[in-house]
Amino acid sequence: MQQQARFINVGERTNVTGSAKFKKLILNGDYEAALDVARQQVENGAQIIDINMDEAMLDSKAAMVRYLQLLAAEPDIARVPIMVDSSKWEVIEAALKCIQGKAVVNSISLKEGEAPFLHQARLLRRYGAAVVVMAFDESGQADTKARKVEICQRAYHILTQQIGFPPQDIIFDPNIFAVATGIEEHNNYAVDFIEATREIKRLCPYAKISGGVSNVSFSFRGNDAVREAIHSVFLYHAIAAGMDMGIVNAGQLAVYDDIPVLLRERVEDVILNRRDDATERLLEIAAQFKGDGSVAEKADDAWRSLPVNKRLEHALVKGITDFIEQDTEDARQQAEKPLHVIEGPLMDGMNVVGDLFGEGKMFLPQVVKSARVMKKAVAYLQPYIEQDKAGGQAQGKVLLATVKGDVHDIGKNIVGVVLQCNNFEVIDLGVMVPCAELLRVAKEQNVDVIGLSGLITPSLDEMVHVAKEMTRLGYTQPLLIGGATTSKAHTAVKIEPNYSHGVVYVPNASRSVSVVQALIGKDSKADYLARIKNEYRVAREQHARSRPGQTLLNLEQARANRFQLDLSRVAPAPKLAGVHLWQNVDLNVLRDYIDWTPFFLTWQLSGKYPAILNHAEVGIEARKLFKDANTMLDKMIGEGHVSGKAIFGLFPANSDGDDIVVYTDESRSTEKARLYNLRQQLQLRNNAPNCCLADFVAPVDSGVADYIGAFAVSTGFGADELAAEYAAAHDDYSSIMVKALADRLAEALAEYLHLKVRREYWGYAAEENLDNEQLIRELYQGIRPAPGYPACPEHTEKGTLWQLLDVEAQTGIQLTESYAMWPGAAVSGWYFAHPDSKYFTVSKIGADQLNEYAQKKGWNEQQAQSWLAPNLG
Ligand SMILES: C[S@@+](CC[C@H](N)C(=O)[O-])C[C@H]1O[C@@H](n2cnc3c(N)ncnc32)[C@H](O)[C@@H]1O
Repeated sequence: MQQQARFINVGERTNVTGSAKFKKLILNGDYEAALDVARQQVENGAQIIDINMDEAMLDSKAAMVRYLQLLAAEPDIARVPIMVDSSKWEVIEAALKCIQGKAVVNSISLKEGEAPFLHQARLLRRYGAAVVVMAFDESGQADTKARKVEICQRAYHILTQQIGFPPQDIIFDPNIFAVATGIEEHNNYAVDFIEATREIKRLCPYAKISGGVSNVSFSFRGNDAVREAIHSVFLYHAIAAGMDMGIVNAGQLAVYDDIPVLLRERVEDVILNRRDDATERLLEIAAQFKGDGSVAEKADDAWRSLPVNKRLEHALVKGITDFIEQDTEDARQQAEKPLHVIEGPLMDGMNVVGDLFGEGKMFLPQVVKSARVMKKAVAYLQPYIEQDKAGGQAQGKVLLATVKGDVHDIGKNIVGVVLQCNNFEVIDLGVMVPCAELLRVAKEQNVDVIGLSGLITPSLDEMVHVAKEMTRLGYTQPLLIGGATTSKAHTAVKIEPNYSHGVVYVPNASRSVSVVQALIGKDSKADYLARIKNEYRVAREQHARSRPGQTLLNLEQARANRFQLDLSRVAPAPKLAGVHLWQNVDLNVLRDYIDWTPFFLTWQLSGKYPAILNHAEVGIEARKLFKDANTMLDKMIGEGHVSGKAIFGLFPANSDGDDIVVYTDESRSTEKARLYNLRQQLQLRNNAPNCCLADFVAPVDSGVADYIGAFAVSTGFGADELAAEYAAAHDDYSSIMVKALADRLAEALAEYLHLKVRREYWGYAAEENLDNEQLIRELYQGIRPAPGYPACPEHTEKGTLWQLLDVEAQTGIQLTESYAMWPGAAVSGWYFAHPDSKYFTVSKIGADQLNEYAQKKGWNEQQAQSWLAPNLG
């Protein structure tokens, strides 16, 4: 199940031994361009980046440290874990000292015996790092299945039993070697790896398996089409055997099912060592596939002459609604009862969809389109079924809701669709659902599972509240947790201890199916919950172990180490100060400012736009999705379904300690508003400044006139209604599409407005001329931090922004009790113009700052604990 979805790509380009380009950049000291290599990998879908500086001409340790320090300042790259790759222990240790989040070390082994292995593992454990263990021992590198299994099992026992190394932090690399080399002994290397993987996973619970995938195709250097096919076929089988992650160029993987049949068969013969002449037979045809080995999709209506059941299956798999009512009617006439059409051909077709998705052969947008076909067919049959008075039998009932105070529902809606595709009955209560309401429905409807979703941090607290209420009122259904700010760690630490009947974090829609299946199966439920319980216990223990290098300064010390603003470079006075309102933004203008990459991510297609449109694996689907999106944008904008509003203001301001004072006018005698900010308190590497947003505004006692801006925009007006219309017409695909596009337009409006402010309204960058890619990379002067984000994580400050600009009365954009913006397609924030202003993460704060901040806000202890929960650890 979910093979591709679970597999973790480790980016391989930031490796001086593997990439000539990267090596050259590092040797030339061009670290900026070297950072771009990391960024591209992340954008292309790498979920971990492997960094290797082992090069004779380099001071590897200094290069590693410098690169990591620069990386840490790039939030878009620093969000993915780093794999420190070095054969030198001093490089690894130096790297671990600079990495803040969880690191993976690549690698240690038993090559020099047990004593150094244990010594290194102990140190790694102290850093909380995960480790790649090579299948290498005193007598050499393992090449057969038996040796691979023996070494890994031995290492596992040593690590887990002698020093209590967390098994989930052990990653085995059982060595991928080249096949088809012409040497007979190499023919079984891929099988050895695949079979060893299966066995190691069985013998070493929780451990993971990784490997350098490109090695396997080494003998086909120069023929990328064949190499890609080899990687794809190898991964297809290795992932099925349990391989969890791999060092692989994600942008260069063929889709297993798209590999021409002849090539696939011959590659499979080689990988699975199915015949003695496999290598020769692959060589025979390899030249034909040099260049582009892909197959084009042809429009084909031959399926219309298939029997009706097959037509329904085809329509479901391909997501075609054109003939669905006609075909459903044909099927109904042939069936004994209308319900049998659902239980028979339609469910059979959906099972095919479910299997293909599970095997990574279909992508999310296709599945949502299949669901649309299914829903239309079911809707057509409904009146006949009602006449018949017979209800269908779903696998189980799932209640979904976005919690009180939160309005975000794209992810939840996708989960709902995917579950329905798998024959679960879904009761979706929508957004802003109070706890009492959702528990009432859960009881009345006797649901099997309850799923909570939320995007903003206050929702996390609401989820804790729901868990406590379920305990107090004696509920027994398992509770699922999902949404952008939720995490396994938060679920394990904060929610699970409050409810004993199962709390499971669900990272994405694809995963929801297997989780719900496990929870509904009478035989699987207890085992599954016991396993999750254990996993979360381990996660809690890990969380509790304090991380080295995470010293908390007291507030006074942190303030003494504030960011020092260069007062000679404070931006000039705004050209057009005061408040401005755009009542009806031209949405066509915004189309050029859309950042499409997050749109594809919403649909679980990862890769950077525009490269994703030609991506070997997801390109075809990405192109279709992009076309559908543009058609929908034409409709949303052209037919006036959606409108955009923006309000913004530029005001005289100065900082006063950690506060920012906004003045009514240039005399700076009357306070119009006071913005409260949090300051970083963790001791940072190299004593880097402990930042607070106030540091980027000239202090009141400096005598320097400075300014701040505020803005709120939304393109959600009309969008929710249009999405609801589509949902009512059983078209979730279009409904989700509208919401995702409204979000994109809102971000584009924020980008466009910021540009106009820099160039015209404030005018400090009148000459700026950046293209959209440069805007997305934020290469301009100044920032627009948004309350709820890491530099200003406390959401209630949006209240001040709303008052300052009179946002609700002027635009209709409202704040919920959790300070989520309504409509959901909205963005708000502050403008800072100083060239040194930058995004940072406040992270953990101390009790001193908590108390002082609470006092300023007039909060009692419980309110302070609740609003600042994400920063209290
Ligand atoms: C979430 S992305 C949105 C832009 C992206 N191009 C898109 O279309 O989705 C970047 C925005 O998030 C906010 N942001 C990112 N990091 C932040 C931080 N550390 N503190 C405050 N706000 C931050 C800023 O408002 C920034 O402009």
